[in-house]
Amino acid sequence: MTLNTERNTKETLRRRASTPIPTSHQSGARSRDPPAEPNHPALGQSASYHSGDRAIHCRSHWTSGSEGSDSSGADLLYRVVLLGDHGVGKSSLANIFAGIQDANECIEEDTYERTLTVDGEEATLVVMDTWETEKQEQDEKWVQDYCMQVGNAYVIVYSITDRSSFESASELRIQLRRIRQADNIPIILVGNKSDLVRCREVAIEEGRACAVVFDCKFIETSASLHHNVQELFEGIVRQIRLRRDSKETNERRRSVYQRKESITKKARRFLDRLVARNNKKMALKVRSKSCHDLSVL
Ligand SMILES: Nc1nc2c(ncn2[C@@H]2O[C@H](COP(=O)(O)OP(=O)(O)OP(=O)(O)O)[C@@H](O)[C@H]2O)c(=O)[nH]1
Repeated sequence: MTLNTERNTKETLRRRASTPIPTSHQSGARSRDPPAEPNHPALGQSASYHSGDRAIHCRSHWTSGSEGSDSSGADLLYRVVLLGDHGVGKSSLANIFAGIQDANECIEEDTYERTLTVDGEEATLVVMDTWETEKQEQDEKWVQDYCMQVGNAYVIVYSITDRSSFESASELRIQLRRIRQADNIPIILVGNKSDLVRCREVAIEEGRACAVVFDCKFIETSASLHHNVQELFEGIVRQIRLRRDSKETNERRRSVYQRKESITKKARRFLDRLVARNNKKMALKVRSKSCHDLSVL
C-alpha cells in the first residue's frame, strides 16, 4: 500500500463531537498552502509520501448520504467513522493512520485525511475520530446522530481487555443498523489492544462470532505494536470497493437478465435459492470463515 500524506500544520482543526464538521468541508475550499514536510513515516512498511500531492481537507461534492463518493478514479473519497467506548484506542488507531509517531504529541485534530493506494488504485480516506462517549446533552445529541449518518464505512472498536466495551460495540452495531438500515455500508468490528494477552477478557472467537451475528467484518489490532492497523485501513478500502463493484455488477446483471433470461434459467435460479435457504447453517459456517477476511465481501 502506498500512502500519500500531509498534515497541514497551518490549518489546525479542533473538532470534538460537539463541534460540527468545518464549513470548509461544505464550501469545497481547498488548501492552497504548500505541503508541509512529512515528519513521520507513513502507515506500514510499504507506504511512501508523495511530495507532489496535497492534502485535500474538503471536497465540494461531499454529501451526507451514504453514497457520497463519486467513482472517478483518484477522486474517490470516503468517510470512515470510528465508534467505540472511551479508552478503547480509537485515537491511537487514528494517529497511526495519520502517521503521528509520538502518542504524546498534542494533536488538535480529530479528522484525518490520507490517500492510500490499495491494489494499484487510489482512494482517499477521511477518518473521523469525533465520537463522544459521554452522555450528551439533548441539544448536542445531534452530533452523535450526525456521525451515524455520514460514514461511508464504520469501525467499531472495543478493547479485548474490557468486556463492557465489547458489549457497547454490539449496541453500537444495533444502533447503526437501525439508523442506516437501507445502506449497504462496510462495518468492521475491531478488537484492539491484542498485545495485552494477559489481560484479555474477550476471546478472539467471541469477536468473530459477534461479527458473524451482526454481519460485519472482524479484525484484532494492536495500536501499540502497529499490528494489523495497515490491514484494517486497507481492508476498509477493499470493503467499500467490493460493495461499489457488486452494486454495479448487480445492476448490470439485472438489466441483462431482464432482456435475456430464459425460463429454464429462471427455474434453476429459483431452485438454487431454495437449496440455499435450506442450507442456512452452511451459509453461517461459510460466513464465519470469511468474516475476518477483509478482502472478500
Ligand atoms: N497496550 C495497548 N494500549 C493501547 C492500545 N491502543 C491504545 N492504547 C492505550 O489506551 C489508552 C486509550 O487510548 P485512546 O486511543 O486515547 O482511546 P480512545 O478510544 O480514543 O479514547 P477516548 O478518546 O477517550 O474516546 C491510551 O493510554 C493508549 O496508549 C493498544 O493496542 N495496546
